[in-house]
Amino acid sequence: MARPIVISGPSGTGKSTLLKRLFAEFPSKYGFSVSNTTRSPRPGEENGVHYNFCSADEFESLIKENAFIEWARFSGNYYGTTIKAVDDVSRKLGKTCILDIDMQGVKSVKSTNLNARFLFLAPPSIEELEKRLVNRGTETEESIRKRLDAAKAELEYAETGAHDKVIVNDDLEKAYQELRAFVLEE
Ligand SMILES: Nc1ncnc2c1ncn2[C@@H]1O[C@H](COP(=O)(O)OP(=O)(O)OP(=O)(O)O)[C@@H](O)[C@H]1O
Repeated sequence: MARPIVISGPSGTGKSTLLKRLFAEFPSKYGFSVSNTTRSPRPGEENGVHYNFCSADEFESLIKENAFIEWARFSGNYYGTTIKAVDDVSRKLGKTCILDIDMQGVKSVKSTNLNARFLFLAPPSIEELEKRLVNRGTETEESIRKRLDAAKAELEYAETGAHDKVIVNDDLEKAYQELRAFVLEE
């Protein structure tokens, strides 16, 4: 069975950019897990495809059962990734599940029996990371400051050797080739 791959790294390092390219190159080999949410489906959203839609009671029971790798509450709704959803990607779809999560999520996956492989994507420097977040144009000043604080904690955690591989995303092409080699290793 394909081992899940966990990719983490500071916000703005380039995880989505690199994963988008990986999914485009290998459309049937890799998949994302389906998250649970208590928000209502939007038109066109299918249960089990876009999200696993559930009630707040169901979600809270899952929290109590430690079913989640990570969960959060945004504007009154719960969102989370269950261990089962990750397992389903390999068991039901026969794909390698890729998780893009933060440090807390990494620690949580480590405490499960998912037997994942861990990849850390690092920015060339904090200054360059700040530039990328500013240029992306998606964050307020306050949000950028929070992300840079979190980045420092992520980088310290990576220094403890918690990951199987660390890639510095300086030159995008070089970083992609390294990521590609890591994910294809299995
Ligand atoms: N090697 C690179 N050199 C320069 N810019 C890059 C590089 N890789 C990505 N970027 C740019 O940096 C910005 C952040 O990238 P991206 O959104 O992929 O980060 P992310 O790690 O997925 O962030 P988040 O965790 O917030 O989703 C984007 O504008 C992207 O185009």
